Amino acid sequence: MTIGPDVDPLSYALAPPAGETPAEREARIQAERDAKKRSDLIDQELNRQRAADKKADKPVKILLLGQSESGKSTTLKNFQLINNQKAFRAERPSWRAVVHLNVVRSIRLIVNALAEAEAAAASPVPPADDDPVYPPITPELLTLKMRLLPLQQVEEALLGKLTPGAKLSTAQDSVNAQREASEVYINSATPWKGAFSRLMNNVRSSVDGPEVDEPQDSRDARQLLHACSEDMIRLWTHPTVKLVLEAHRLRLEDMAGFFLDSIERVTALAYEPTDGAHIPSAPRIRADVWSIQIADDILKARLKTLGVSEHHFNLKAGNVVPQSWVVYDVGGARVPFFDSVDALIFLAPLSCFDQVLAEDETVNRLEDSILLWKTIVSSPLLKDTSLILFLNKCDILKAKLASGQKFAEYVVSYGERPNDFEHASQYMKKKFSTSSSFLDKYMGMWLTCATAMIAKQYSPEPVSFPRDVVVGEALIELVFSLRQRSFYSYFTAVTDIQSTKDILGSVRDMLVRQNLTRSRLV
Ligand SMILES: Nc1nc2c(ncn2[C@@H]2O[C@H](COP(=O)(O)OP(=O)(O)OP(=O)(O)O)[C@@H](O)[C@H]2O)c(=O)[nH]1
Ligand SMILES: [Mg+2]
Repeated sequence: MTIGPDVDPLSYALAPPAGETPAEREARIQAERDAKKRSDLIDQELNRQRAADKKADKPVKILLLGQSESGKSTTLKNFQLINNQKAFRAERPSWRAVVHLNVVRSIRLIVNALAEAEAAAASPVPPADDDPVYPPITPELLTLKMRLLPLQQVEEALLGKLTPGAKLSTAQDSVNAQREASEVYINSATPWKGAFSRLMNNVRSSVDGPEVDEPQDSRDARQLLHACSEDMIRLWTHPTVKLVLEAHRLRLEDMAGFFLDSIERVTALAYEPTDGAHIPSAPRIRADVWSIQIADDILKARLKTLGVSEHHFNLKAGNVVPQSWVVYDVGGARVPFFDSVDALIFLAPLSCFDQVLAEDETVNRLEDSILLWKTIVSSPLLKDTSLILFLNKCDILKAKLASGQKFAEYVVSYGERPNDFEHASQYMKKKFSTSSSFLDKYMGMWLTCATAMIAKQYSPEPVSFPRDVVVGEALIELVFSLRQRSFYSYFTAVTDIQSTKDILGSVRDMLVRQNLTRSRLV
């Protein structure tokens, strides 16, 4: 048969065969039904796959939270070091400037302490009982102090180059306030690293040959720092300075960004900050053996973060296709509003058990960290977010306890337990873990509500409940949803590249697994 112009070819092709018997018709319709079913199943599978792919394309979002100086930016540097080593290396010159600023800041704190000692000696008013008792300041020290005054120019020149967003306040009050005020802030939104890389690349060329491009002020600053190197070492190692700092209760070696024990190395004209390149990748004997010494300059350098910065990585775990990750570094103890974050890494610095907050000297820093953790854990906004707790600065905690500092003196509930790292760290882990359990906190209320709900469900008569039981029902729902999220905790020293690499590796694997499971559930 031929198809004429007035016949639709599709209808023609689909038309039942001529002379079809009822039995053949039945069989044909059944076959068509089966084919349709198969086709629908394939469509469904394709749609599911598309949705899963769409979900898998979404970046994994990680939020870094914790008190100021808890190690958030240092954790981020580890992410960068592991996942984008080239970019990390390229930023080395910028970090050199930060190391220099850290050195100058420590020297400034010593000079300020000496000035206070001088003022106290010259004051006609007799000292009060709780005033620091300073040793006499020798003329030699006064000369040293004068010779180091030009360092202020170094600070100004480096900060000026850093970014207009950088800030340095010289307000003076208590030791804590001075400490806080002398910090260098950087607004995370400003591209400071680029500015310094350009500057410092020029500097590097000047070390090897005649320098053409480096601005005069920054060259002067760098050479001035180098020229002051010996005086800085003499000041820092002077026995009277040690006594003044003790009287002032200022332990510079415990402060962030401490480089005074390496002045000669870091002020050398050809100085390049170390960045982990020399650390062997061989497995460590024990994961919990940290060493303060191997911490690299870039990880030790301190630059306070202002605002929130966002960093993108392409991570690969096992045979899984590389996935995009976003890590948010939030400056200070702020808990910003974040939608759909996959995981939160909370940093709790255990070593700060003997410190108070700079902004409120009546609050212990460790106590404050627990409070912040509780707020985060009970936030409904983060109820689907996996919680990862880094009990950080374990290296410092270990060193402090080994030097005889008494943990129980500050954490009274610690009682008579042995004053060693093992017991103190486990005790704190338990404290944080129980605070993470919303269920524990509301156990009593939960039981009452559960009983009431069972009664309501099974009672033959309508049961009326007080208002708080309705709240309780919502609470139970929340408790159950909170319990479904994962919680992991680690003892960390994020300045130690090797152990942090291992930990971030397991965090990554866990999140990749979690993401895959979730996408299959779509
Ligand atoms: N020894 C040691 N030092 C650490 C550790 N973690 C962080 N630090 C140091 O502590 C200082 C503060 O760390 P940051 O990462 O800047 O802290 P942050 O949480 O980003 O602080 P803000 O930006 O103020 O919110 C830096 O100088 C780090 O080198 C650690 O585990 N051990
Ligand atoms: Mg930071």
